[in-house]
Amino acid sequence: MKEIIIPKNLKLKLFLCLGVIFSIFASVAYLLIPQGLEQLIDHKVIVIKMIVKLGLLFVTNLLFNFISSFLLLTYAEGQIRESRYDSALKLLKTDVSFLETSLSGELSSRIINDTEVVRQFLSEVIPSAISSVILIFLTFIVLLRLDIGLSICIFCGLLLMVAFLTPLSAVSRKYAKKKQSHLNSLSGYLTEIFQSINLIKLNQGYNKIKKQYNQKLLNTSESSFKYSLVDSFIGPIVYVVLFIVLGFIFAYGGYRVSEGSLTVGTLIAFLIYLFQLLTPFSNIGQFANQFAKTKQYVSVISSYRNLPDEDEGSIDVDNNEFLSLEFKNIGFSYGDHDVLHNINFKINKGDKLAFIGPSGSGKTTIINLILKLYKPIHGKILFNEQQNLRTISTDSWRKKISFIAQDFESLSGTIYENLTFGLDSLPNDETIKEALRKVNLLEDIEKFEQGWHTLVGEKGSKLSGGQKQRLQLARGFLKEADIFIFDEATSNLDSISESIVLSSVERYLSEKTVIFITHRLATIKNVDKIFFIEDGYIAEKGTHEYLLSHYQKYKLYLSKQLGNTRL
Ligand SMILES: Nc1ncnc2c1ncn2[C@@H]1O[C@H](COP(=O)(O)OP(=O)(O)OP(=O)(O)O)[C@@H](O)[C@H]1O
Repeated sequence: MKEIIIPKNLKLKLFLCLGVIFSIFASVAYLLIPQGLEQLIDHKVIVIKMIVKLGLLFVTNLLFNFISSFLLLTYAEGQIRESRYDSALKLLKTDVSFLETSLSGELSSRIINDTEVVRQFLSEVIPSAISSVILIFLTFIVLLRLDIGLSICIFCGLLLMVAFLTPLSAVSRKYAKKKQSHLNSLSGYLTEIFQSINLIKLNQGYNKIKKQYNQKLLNTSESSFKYSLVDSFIGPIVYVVLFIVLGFIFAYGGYRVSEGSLTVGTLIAFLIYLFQLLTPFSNIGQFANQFAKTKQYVSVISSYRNLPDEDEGSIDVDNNEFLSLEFKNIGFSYGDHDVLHNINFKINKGDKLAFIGPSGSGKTTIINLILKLYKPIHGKILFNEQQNLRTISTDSWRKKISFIAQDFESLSGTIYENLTFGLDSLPNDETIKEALRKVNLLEDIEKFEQGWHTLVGEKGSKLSGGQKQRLQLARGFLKEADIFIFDEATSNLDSISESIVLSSVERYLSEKTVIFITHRLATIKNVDKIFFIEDGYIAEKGTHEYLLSHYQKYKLYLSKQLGNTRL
């Protein structure tokens, strides 16, 4: 909580301090007004002089309040901006294993919506709580000086109010927590639905989604309703207690005035002070409520901000040519699910190889380890025979790799933006054309009215499957990667598209290292070495011909995959 209240930034610290100071000044000016009124009513001062003085107090109070609000709003906005910035960037930098357990919509909702609650807490609740404490403290001093008996009346009344409101606030906090958690879950759910719209349409999922969505809406409105219901009791309770206190003051104060031990001016001043105390007390009640609520949000946002970076390595390999990568006794598990066991192989510069094997055998996991998306649990991966991949800067390592996936991960920008995404310097038009030509994509793109400035749509929806793979490959050419990894990238292509990709690989990537995960015969036949993965082990390795003649399971696997196609 401290890190969100106290800014790291010196300028914001200054805004916070000045904001609080001006809020105190405003409170003092506000406090002096009833006293002036008392003197005016009881004719203790010259009327005109006092009216001017009261006018000045009003203006000062307004002005200081305005300055204080301006400063505190600037501070709160700054804090929230930093918090949103840090948490989103931390999520981008942290291990993918953390992100896998959260819905992306829920994460964005926490960063955007939860921080709104924190912003309100910083810009409104904290300042008003501070000035309220000061106001209550100073008011009681003034009241005690005016009349002890009436002060005790007010004090008892306020204690009564606190006694009623405290348990109510606890219940209200509980529902506020539930409400926000349901809202976040709803937001995450909706994002997921909109991202999977085709899946839902094509699998007749509408009715199921309708039911689930309705249930989530019901949960959200139930907690929201309970929260508002509890909150709606607070106002009437305040008024009932207020009327009780007022009754006492009128009765007791009236008696004292008739007795002559109290002036009318003092009684009126007391009443005004009583009304003035209402807002500060309600502010403090709100503070207790909001503090618990905000603390919960802050703890989530802070947990994002304090996530460890995925990058453990610091050695920069930007200028080191890729020569080899070696898996030595690698073992890996997701949680307690063992996936890879004792994996050993070496990839040299220029190798063309493929990992094949049954679904779930661990092929993608091997690639994930190469990409440093996960770290091995046993063994080590050596870069150029010497450096442990763990010690190498992840950014500089990934610059050497072009990953071409079956599911095209694109930004919703233009073809150009997708082609050049992540490049250190922007290539000129001729270089882009050359890259597109190498993958037979230039003609296709020139057919679009806006050429490569055409928007690709969400997840590249304006491009065909083959065009998406070729676009990714062209991005790899522009990146001048050393290693090209195709994860089932050719699997869904028709044989013409597949042969375009394969001939690009053959023509332009002869010097590069190319790794495929595939079950396509044409691709397999193109590589120098195949690793057959089964149950997390390398069951056998060799060329296609070798495996066909020496490893029965390989032949069987391909026959199942390819049906009647001749091997
Ligand atoms: N992020 C993850 N968390 C937990 N388990 C996972 C995760 N990713 C994969 N697995 C599990 O690890 C095992 C190996 O998965 P992997 O994706 O490496 O297999 P694969 O051989 O690439 O399969 P496919 O050919 O179907 O893509 C599977 O049992 C899978 O359920």
